[in-house]
Amino acid sequence: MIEVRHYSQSFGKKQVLQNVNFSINKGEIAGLIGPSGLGKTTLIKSVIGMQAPTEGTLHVMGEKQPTLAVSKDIGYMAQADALYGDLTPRGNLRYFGKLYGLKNKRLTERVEDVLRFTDLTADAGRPVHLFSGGMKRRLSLAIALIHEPPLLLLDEPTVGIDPKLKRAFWKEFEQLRAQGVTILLTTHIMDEAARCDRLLLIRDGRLMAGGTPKELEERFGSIEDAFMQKEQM
Ligand SMILES: Nc1ncnc2c1ncn2[C@@H]1O[C@H](COP(=O)(O)OP(=O)(O)OP(=O)(O)O)[C@@H](O)[C@H]1O
Repeated sequence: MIEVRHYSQSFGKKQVLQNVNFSINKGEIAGLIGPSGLGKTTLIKSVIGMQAPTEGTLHVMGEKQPTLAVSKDIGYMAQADALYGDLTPRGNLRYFGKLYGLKNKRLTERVEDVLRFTDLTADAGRPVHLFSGGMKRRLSLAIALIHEPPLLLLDEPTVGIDPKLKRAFWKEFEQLRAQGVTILLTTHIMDEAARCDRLLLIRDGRLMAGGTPKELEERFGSIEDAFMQKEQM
């Protein structure tokens, strides 16, 4: 689903990531973990094709990024909610759905499906600027799902939401995985990292370790210890 080879990314003279290599299989939930500001969002943006790598290659579903060929197959939930506050959730969803080429009955069906999926049906008629932070996160997830993409890229999807909603999100992620959807997410939350099929640990501009949560626990003692490790393996 995703194949990253010898990927490096610099901004001007600043090198953010260096020689990163990994691949992610269909139907996996992969978690990108690592300290703040060290390149997780940068890597996600390159996978989406929002920026070309300085070096190396990123292939998504066999297509070399950046390309428009796979943009409709990716659902992206950014760290900051990008929503139209004056519109209702239905208005937002219809707008983004149309951007992805949905129309008529299919568009209406998908809007109602994702509203149900994210438990927003009851609030679907209120303007979004009246929403709580958690409701906005739910709507952002609904937008990422509107076109039924086989690949979801979620940048800190559960930041700022309560434990109940976090649990509901994870139920949704696992349901999507069961349907064959691939998910790459970033997280700072250890119990969330533990629920991923595979973890990619970014440290000091490099992919320091990759493996199942169990493998990282065996190697470092715990996922938290893996996160704290200073030595490059
Ligand atoms: N377009 C850009 N131009 C210049 N610098 C950038 C650009 N995008 C990211 N950076 C820099 O790259 C570094 C990595 O940022 P990035 O947002 O990828 O980190 P992150 O690991 O996702 O952080 P967090 O966990 O806090 O979200 C930061 O120093 C950031 O300032």
